Amino acid sequence: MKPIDMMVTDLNAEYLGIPRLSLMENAGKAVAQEINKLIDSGSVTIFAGTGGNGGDGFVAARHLLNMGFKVEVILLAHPSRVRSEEAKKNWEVLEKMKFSPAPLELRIIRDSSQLKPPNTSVIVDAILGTGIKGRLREPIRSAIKLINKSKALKVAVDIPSGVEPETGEVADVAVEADYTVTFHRMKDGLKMADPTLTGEIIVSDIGIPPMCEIFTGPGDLLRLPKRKSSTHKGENGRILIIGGSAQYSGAPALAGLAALKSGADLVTIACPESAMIPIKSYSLDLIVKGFPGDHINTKMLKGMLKMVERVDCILIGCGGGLEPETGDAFDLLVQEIMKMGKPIVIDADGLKLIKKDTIKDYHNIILTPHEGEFKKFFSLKSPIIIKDFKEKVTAYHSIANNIKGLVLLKGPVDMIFQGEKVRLNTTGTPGMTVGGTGDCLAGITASLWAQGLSTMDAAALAAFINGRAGELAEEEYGYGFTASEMIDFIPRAMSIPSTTSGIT
Ligand SMILES: NC(=O)C1=CN([C@@H]2O[C@H](COP(=O)(O)OP(=O)(O)OC[C@H]3O[C@@H](n4cnc5c(N)ncnc54)[C@H](O)[C@@H]3O)[C@@H](O)[C@H]2O)[C@@H](O)CC1
Ligand SMILES: [K+]
Repeated sequence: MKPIDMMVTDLNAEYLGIPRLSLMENAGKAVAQEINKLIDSGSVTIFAGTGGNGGDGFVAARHLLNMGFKVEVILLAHPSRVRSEEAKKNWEVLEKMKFSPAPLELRIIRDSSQLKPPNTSVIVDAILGTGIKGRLREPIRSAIKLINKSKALKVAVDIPSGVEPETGEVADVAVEADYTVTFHRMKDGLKMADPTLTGEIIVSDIGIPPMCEIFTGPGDLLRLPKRKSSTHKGENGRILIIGGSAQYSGAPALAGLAALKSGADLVTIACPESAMIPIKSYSLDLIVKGFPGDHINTKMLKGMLKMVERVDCILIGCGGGLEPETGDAFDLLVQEIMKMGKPIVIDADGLKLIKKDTIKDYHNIILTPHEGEFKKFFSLKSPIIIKDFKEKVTAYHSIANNIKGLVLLKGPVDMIFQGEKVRLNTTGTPGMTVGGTGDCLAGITASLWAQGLSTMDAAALAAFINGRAGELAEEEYGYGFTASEMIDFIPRAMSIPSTTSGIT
């Protein structure tokens, strides 16, 4: 796991209803229990930082006291600097416990001159964990050097302080631990770090159910690209939508608008002339290029492929209609685009006209079928009627694995399959059966993918955002909301909730 994955999971655990304080309690207790396995009595000195890592140390202190250890907690900052709410709570408990007969010492170190070589059996490094940023500041830097000089047994909380959580590198100095107790899942940085720093790595469960990594939640919004202030037009995703026909001009427009609302910089629509005026009239923000004809056909190929070169992601299908000529055109387009290695999203009529064999070996593709399109695309004979949800996920997962690309199967619970990976999304409302919500999802998917998210993150987050936008639209308009009204709620559906607020 990368730190971002841990933050996403952590926030989704909170969304599920598991308070961060419980995670911290389980983490601190796990550290105490590991220490108790190593020695059964003696003194423990806990060096604590001001974030969640320090908070784990405060919790460990409490459990170690209960296990009969003599405990000294050295906070390497003034208590007012303790950032994390949960850590602050646990520090305050220790402050109240000062008056108890328990052998507990609390010391506050403001600068390194106050540091003394610890005389103790075990040192706990609860200074920095996944929240480390930039060069080590004092007194943390000196504390780390002091810890490394000691002969005591050293146990690092989550990650040895000074080790970069993602890469395992050490910019300056780092704690040389005998053991590292990390939480929930192994961290990439730990695996790559120098073993003389991590010592033996112990992965402790802290009560986060695996479903927090499977079901999408607001935590996934943390993966949205951060806008660089120096960014300029076109850098944040350029999308080409190939679709539309004489009778369907709304679908590509909805997909295009949803793509813009979810952050894409430039959206161009390539459509038959018959759809060009209506689409242009929907919105000034969509660039529309019309090709002669009522529906997409192979004569348009050359011109459309020129447009493909200039974009980051191509969405094919919206409102294309089902003319055989359109099927030929889509199939040839996809073959050419695959040669260019560009990401392709196939939705709606594209799923009805493009054959599975054409795209089955291409990784860089996302299909966004509903159940009917899924069954047709994978030419399933008998309708699959499975009552048990888990069995249904397993069955559909194995069918989706007939192609190398990602399948986002829309439904009351969206199922997202990519290789052995499965994500599930429960946002959305029955009101979203209104026409056009699928076009919005396809537009958001192409937009997030074009903005640099991974294939899986783009699809999972698009499903989450589209469903949230539907929920918000329903709150505002009731069941009768339309897809174009839903689009206006996309930005709000993308706002990242603050972690402590707890997400409704
Ligand atoms: N994510 C989770 O699911 C859980 C995380 N927990 C703990 O929370 C930790 C992450 O907590 P935080 O995000 O608060 O971050 P950390 O506790 O790792 O460190 C952040 C604190 O250290 C300070 N700091 C950062 N870089 C510094 C530097 N270079 N020099 C000096 N001070 C520096 C910051 O001011 C901040 O107060 C994890 O490592 C883990 O120990 C646990 O409570 C269990 C649950
Ligand atoms: K640490």
